[in-house]
Amino acid sequence: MTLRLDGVGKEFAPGRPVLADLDLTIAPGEFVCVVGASGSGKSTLLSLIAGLTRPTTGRVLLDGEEVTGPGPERGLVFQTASLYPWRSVARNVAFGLEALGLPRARRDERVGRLLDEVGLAHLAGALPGRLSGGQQQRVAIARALACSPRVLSLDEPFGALDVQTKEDMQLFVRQVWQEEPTTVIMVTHDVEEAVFLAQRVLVLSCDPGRIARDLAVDLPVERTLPVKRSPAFLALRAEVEDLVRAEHRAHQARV
Ligand SMILES: Nc1ncnc2c1ncn2[C@@H]1O[C@H](COP(=O)(O)OP(=O)(O)OP(=O)(O)O)[C@@H](O)[C@H]1O
Repeated sequence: MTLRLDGVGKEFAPGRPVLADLDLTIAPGEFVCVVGASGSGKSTLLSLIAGLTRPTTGRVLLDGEEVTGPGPERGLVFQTASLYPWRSVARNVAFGLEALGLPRARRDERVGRLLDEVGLAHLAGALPGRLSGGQQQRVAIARALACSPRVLSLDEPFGALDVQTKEDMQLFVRQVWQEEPTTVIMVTHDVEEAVFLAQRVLVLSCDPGRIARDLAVDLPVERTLPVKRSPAFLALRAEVEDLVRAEHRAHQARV
């Protein structure tokens, strides 16, 4: 599914654009990370793609069809897992499939496969309160994947996790992306994470948010942790960090 933003701008208050002039095409199955200073409009961009808010100008298009609201072909995961505390892990993952009216047997089969994929089959009957933060995010990702979204948006999904769990989750999300036929668009503050995960990194400028740079990540498809120490990785990471810093300073100078 091709995602296209065509001259997209967003204002929450008249005359105060948060995002402006976004022209962007994301091909089916791409993994794109979005970085930028706080307040540059990264979460707003994901809300527009998810159809939770409408652009003030321009259009968001999926395979040429205008996005006018949320849809099962677009999954969204936030920084905190927001699981239903009274539903078991399996029933959290099943939520969207129940809403779609999928027959019980097919639902159970899909939920079982996803729980295997995220390594949580042994906790299928547990309530979310018993799970660690990383496990809860795995459930949230499995829940978002349940309806086979063609676009999966992740908003700082590992921002609240400790460093070790975060690295495990980075490897996990790359693996999920390689196994599931979905485009991934992920917002993160962590430039190292963005360069490690993505095929393409978008750097947003501030006030209003525009695409300041669109960088291809030319690293091996198999991203193991030692990649983070390779010269190519370190050079790209430094380049993106410099861009984010420059955009932040330019913004500070204007206010
Ligand atoms: N629903 C809303 N109503 C009014 N203003 C909003 C709304 N959502 C976001 N904004 C404003 O839009 C701007 C961009 O917010 P957004 O959360 O998209 O930025 P961000 O880059 O994701 O920030 P952060 O990195 O701090 O999470 C901010 O000034 C914010 O206050």
